[in-house]
Formats: sequence, structure tokens, C-alpha cells
Amino acid sequence: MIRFENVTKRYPNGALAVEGLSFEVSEGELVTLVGPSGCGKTTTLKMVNRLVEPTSGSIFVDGRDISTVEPVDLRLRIGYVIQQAGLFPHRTVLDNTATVPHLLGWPKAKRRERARELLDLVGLDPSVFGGRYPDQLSGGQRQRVGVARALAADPPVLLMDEPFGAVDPVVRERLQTEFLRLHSTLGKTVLFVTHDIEEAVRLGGRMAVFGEGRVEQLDSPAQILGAPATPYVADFVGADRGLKRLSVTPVERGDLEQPPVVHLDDRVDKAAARMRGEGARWAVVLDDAEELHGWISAQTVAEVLEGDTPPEPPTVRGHARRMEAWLRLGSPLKHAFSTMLQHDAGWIAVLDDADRFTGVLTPASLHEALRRSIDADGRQVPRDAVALESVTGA
Ligand SMILES: Nc1ncnc2c1ncn2[C@@H]1O[C@H](COP(=O)(O)OP(=O)(O)OP(=O)(O)O)[C@@H](O)[C@H]1O
Repeated sequence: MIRFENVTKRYPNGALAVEGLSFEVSEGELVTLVGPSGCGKTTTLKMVNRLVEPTSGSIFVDGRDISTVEPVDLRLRIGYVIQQAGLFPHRTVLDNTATVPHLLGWPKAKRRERARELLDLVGLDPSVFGGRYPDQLSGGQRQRVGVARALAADPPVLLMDEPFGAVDPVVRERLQTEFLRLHSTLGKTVLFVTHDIEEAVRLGGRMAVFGEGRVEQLDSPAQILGAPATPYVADFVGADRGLKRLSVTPVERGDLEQPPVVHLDDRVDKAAARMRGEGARWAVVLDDAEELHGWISAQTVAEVLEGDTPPEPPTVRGHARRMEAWLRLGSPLKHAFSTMLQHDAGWIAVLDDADRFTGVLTPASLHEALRRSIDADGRQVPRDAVALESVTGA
């Protein structure tokens, strides 16, 4: 969909912004251009809509060499979102959103209808926000209008230059999530510039890591974090890349531990025997529908059995504790970790898509899953094919 062929840009002042750039972005793909300040990301983006002309090399959009397309025509087919949204201050939100349909000569009623539809799509009620001016919006709302405006004429390609760079981290994360949802429904081809590796990892797709005017590595976030191609990339993604990988590494069945499982109607002596047999200090408790209820500790069971019990030991039902912390298979490890912290839990139950209990994740198994996934990516093998060596005695 977008192809760079040996593209070099040297500005008239002699600054070499990019050199010999060659890469391709497929239709519907999201590629982030990530790297430190001044490494040529914005120049690369602006060459796609001819705001900047390459010194040499060619760029193709949809199979056409863009040097043969009138810049104005080209830009009508390419949405462009920049930091601070770049809205026209004296136009209402509705008119700002309808900018490109206006340029395309759409009749007023049609472009207003389209603008309302787009505002709805980015989560702004047109009847509330349509008549406002940009300075009557929050930073996050302005960015949403920026995205709506870029999408108004339904362009196949979106260029986004640090679109969420000017908002606070909480709003930023919300905008990223909304943008991902939008991308999965609209299927646009997106080039997204950011200097923030966390943002690039979170957005997924492929990451092009820029260093001094070149793409050093173009790959999935998991690959880049797990197996950086060059020392430069390793340095850029940071010493804490293991930690960053938590957000792109899903929980798999093979990561889970299998504690003893008992049911609400099991008698406590049976639960005690089960835990003793497996050398466990607690057991997961499931209800009649095989769904997670909670857990029971060996100590509780021992106390019940030692206590003043009727001839028949009671069932687990009255002694189990509820467990609210759970997550689904496939959730990122980071989610598992934060749920554990939030519930102050030493383990967390993992359910499948049908809500069936499949096992538990503990801090130790989470750490192992992370180490195995890094190893697996480095060796290009599935995670369950990796056996870890452990520190003796650990
Ligand atoms: N119009 C210009 N004239 C001269 N030099 C320029 C111009 N625009 C950019 N440069 C230089 O080209 C290089 C790449 O700049 P570019 O803006 O593409 O980098 P960037 O990776 O997007 O940086 P940032 O994250 O800071 O926006 C820098 O050295 C910059 O100083």
C-alpha cells in the first residue's frame, strides 16, 4: 500500500534527515515509526503526502509513484493528524471536521451529516460539541476532532504525527485504546510517528525503529523487545525491555500452575487429603457449574477438622473464601501482574473463553512465562518449546 524505495532526504541546509530508506506497509496495516528526536520520523511521514519532497528514491501509494500525483489530489486521499490537532480556531468543531468534504465540494447537508457521523465515531456527541470552537474543548477532545477530521473523506491512508503527544498520560491511554478500536473497524493503512516506545508497543502492529535516518529494525513489538536486531535497537528499547514485554506477551495454557481443585460440596476431610497429597497449602474451589468460586487454605481445613465437629465433617461451602481476581487466557502478562497487585493476591485464576477454570498464575510462573517468551522469540520457536534452566536451589 505504501512503499519506500531507497528514499533519501537532504534538506537545503545540508541536514541528512533520512538515507536509503526502503520498506513497505501493507493495506490495512498499522506501522509505528519510533525513535529518538531528530532521527527522521516526521520527514519520512511528510514525504508520503508530499509536504516534503525526497532528494532521491521513490514512494508508492497504492501502486502509484506519488511524484506523478498532484499534491492536492494526493492529500485528499491521505488523512493527516498532527500533535495539538492543528484545528482552525475560528471554525466550529463541525466545520473543522467537514474541512476535506468541503474542499471536495460536497453539498453542505451531506458534509454536515458526514461530520456528525465522524464525531460520533470518535466519541464526541455532535449535538453537544458540534457548535463549539476548538478552545472550548479539552486537549483529548481536540485530538479526537483531529482524528475525525482526518477520516472525514474516508481516505485509505492515515498519517499520524505524535497525535497524542500533547495530552496527559491517562487521556493518552484512552485515546490509544479508542484509536485501536477505530483501526480494527475501519482497516485504514496507518503510519504513526511516536518517540514513545510504550505507545508503539501498546499500539501493536509493526514498529519501525529509526536511528539516524535509517530503519534499524521493522518487526512486531514482541520481536523487537525479545530479539533486538542491533545494539542500537537494544539500547533504544531500554534495559527494562523485559518489563515492557509484559504488555505484549499473552498468558498461555502452558504458563499455568495446577493447584489442587475441590468443589463446594466436597467434604473438608477430602479437601485436606487432596491438599496433603499434592503438598499444597491451598486449593481452588469451584462451584457446581465448574466455575471459579474461590479458595480454601489447608490451615482452615485443619482447624475445622480439629474443632468441635459433628460426626460427619462439613463441606467446603461454609469455609471457602471468595476469589475476585481472575483473567482470561490470552490476556497480557502485564494485566495479570497488575491484577495480582490490585488484589494483593499471591495467585490469580485464569479462565478460558467459556469461563472454565484452566489454572493459576503466580508471581513465579508469571516470571517464567516472561523469560520463556523472551527466549522463544530470540530462538524463533514457540514458547512451550522452551525449557528454562533454573538457578540451583532457587
Ligand atoms: N525543514 C527542515 N530544514 C532543515 N532541516 C530539517 C528540516 N526538518 C527537519 N530537519 C532536520 O532533519 C532531521 C530529521 O528531522 P525530523 O523532524 O524528520 O525528525 P524526527 O525524528 O521527526 O524528530 P522529532 O521526534 O524531534 O520530531 C533533523 O536533524 C532535523 O533537524
